[in-house]
Amino acid sequence: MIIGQQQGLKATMRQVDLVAQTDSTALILGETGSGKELIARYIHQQSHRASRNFIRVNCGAIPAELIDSELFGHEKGSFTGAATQKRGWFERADGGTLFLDEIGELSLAAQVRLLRVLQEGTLFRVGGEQEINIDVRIIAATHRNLAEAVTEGAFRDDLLFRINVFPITLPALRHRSEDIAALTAHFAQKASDKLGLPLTLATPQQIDYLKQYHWPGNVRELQVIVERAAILGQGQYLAIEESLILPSAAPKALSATVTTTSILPSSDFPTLDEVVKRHIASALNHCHGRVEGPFGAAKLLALNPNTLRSKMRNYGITRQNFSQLSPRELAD
Ligand SMILES: Nc1ncnc2c1ncn2[C@@H]1O[C@H](COP(=O)(O)OP(=O)(O)OP(=O)(O)O)[C@@H](O)[C@H]1O
Repeated sequence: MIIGQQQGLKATMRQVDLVAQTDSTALILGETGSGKELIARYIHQQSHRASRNFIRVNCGAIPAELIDSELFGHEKGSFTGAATQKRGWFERADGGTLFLDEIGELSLAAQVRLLRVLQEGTLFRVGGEQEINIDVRIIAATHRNLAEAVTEGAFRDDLLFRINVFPITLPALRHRSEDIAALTAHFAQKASDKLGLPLTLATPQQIDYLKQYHWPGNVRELQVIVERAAILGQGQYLAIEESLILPSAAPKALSATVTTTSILPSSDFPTLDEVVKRHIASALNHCHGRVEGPFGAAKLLALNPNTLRSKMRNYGITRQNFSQLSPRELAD
């Protein structure tokens, strides 16, 4: 079930529904945990291929020496270790959908092989002599910026052209905080079913609180936090509180300070002002430009928000430089 179809994902779902009706290649872009696989499965389920296989391949997890065999399959005895005949991804997905997750992680050699199959629509198993036709719909996903990867030489531009027919960008959870209440209720229900605990809902205060966090792990992180909160609350309440989210946050800001100050030779020793400025910048960076609230830099630095703002003015620091928040959120 996809939560947010009528809210934060409304515009995205319009594109998803359009592409689902066709047989076009789709490329799903979005941060980790934002729901790329969920959307890929939905596209498959809505398509005329729904009754056939949906095969997910994690492109980042395939050793280079196995790529041919994984893609094309192999015949028995075609290489040491090929004890039986094996069908590759394309054959297993035949008639259905092949979901190439984290396509940005494929090695360049693997990209060449993949492109060839996509272009030719046929393949030979490793060690095989029979040409096999394949009928597969491709959905690819990545959290990487593929255009940048092309510039860096890490991704082939011809493969990007091939898969970039219909790009769909999933917004990060911090940019669709209107979905947080429904997602929290959904995951609370799931946690109660899974753990056999009575269902407990989040209070409006807890939802407000969750809306202020920047969710680097997106929907997956929310799911984990709600499940943990259900266990800690023992089915009587959801134990959503600061300590659930912040412990991993605070040490990062601290360690950043330690590494910037500890190893400098004395002639390069930073002035106190420089250290303070860097420390404020590091806190703002960590809090995605947010100054106030439970996930704001002021809280992290144990300062009054107005004091922090005044220090930022003095040091010429603006929060926009650190923000991945939308202009609407920045105005908060
Ligand atoms: N809109 C949503 N409604 C309900 N559940 C969601 C939604 N988005 C994501 N989820 C859930 O969050 C978890 C993470 O989603 P998913 O695996 O699809 O993300 P992803 O972007 O593919 O992650 P990764 O980048 O790590 O591969 C899954 O359990 C998924 O079911």
